[in-house]
Amino acid sequence: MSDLIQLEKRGHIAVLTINNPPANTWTRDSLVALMDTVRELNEDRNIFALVMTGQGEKFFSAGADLKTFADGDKARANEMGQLFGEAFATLSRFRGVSIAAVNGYAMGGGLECAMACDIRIAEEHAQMALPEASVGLLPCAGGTQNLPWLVGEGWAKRMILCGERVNADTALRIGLVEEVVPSGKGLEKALELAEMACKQSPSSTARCKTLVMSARDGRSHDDGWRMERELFVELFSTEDQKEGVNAFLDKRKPEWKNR
Ligand SMILES: C/C=C/C(=O)SCCNC(=O)CCNC(=O)[C@H](O)C(C)(C)COP(=O)(O)OP(=O)(O)OC[C@H]1O[C@@H](n2cnc3c(N)ncnc32)[C@H](O)[C@@H]1OP(=O)(O)O
Repeated sequence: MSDLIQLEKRGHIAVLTINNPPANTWTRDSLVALMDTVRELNEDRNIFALVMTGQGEKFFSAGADLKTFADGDKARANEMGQLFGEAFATLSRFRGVSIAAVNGYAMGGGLECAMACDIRIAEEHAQMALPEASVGLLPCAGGTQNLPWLVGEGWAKRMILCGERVNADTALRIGLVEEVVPSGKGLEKALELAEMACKQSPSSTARCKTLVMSARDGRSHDDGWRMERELFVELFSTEDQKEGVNAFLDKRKPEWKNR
């Protein structure tokens, strides 16, 4: 598999590192590598969580490699737009829990990647922006959809229409990240949270994630509650449901099977 996305498995956690120096930009090959890696992880019953980070200390990811768009080729724009959408949709639908350790600049497609994860931890030197309009482009990897959902329309418009770049503290204040940690500690914190997630039943968290994400789809209140009940009952055909309840009653730690 390509080295553009490095994969390291630590117990039930997969650490994915965007590895395209100097700025960890996204190219056709790195997007395909991300997609392939997440699909492979979806098949691995031993993986319950993933952490995304960037190689080095300066860049989580500076977004799309702008060299790709220099010649104004519309067919390539179409191909890249589709790939960006497909890759980050695949990431956002990862079966387990995903956490971005934003360890530096997360710009454009870099921030869109972090927003495709369930939880974001930022190192204190991190900076985040959707600066596509400043280079004559627009966000095409979920940015215009996910950012307003996370931070509200006002801040989303400040960042998308005015190109405002936010530091880690502002990102925390507006709800773009969930925690700020000292520089160099992002991966450690993300792994700590991932370990917590791995103590939950993966059969439960997968369904909970589907439910939480479905709330974005403009579903009616009644439909959302009905879906909760359906997935609750569906859990009773999993081994993890029986293991979880019986482990509690037996006063022992559950051993999740992810099925
Ligand atoms: C669907 C998705 C769309 C998109 O994502 S569009 C792209 C959106 N991203 C951007 O517009 C960010 C562009 N990059 C920057 O603005 C700056 O970088 C930073 C503010 C993030 C950092 O600035 P500084 O500290 O001065 O670093 P540096 O010298 O600019 O970057 C180091 C090397 O990395 C290259 N680089 C950075 N970002 C990109 C990029 N997005 N595409 C291609 N190359 C990039 C630079 O050119 C340079 O290279 P060299 O050392 O050869 O001069």
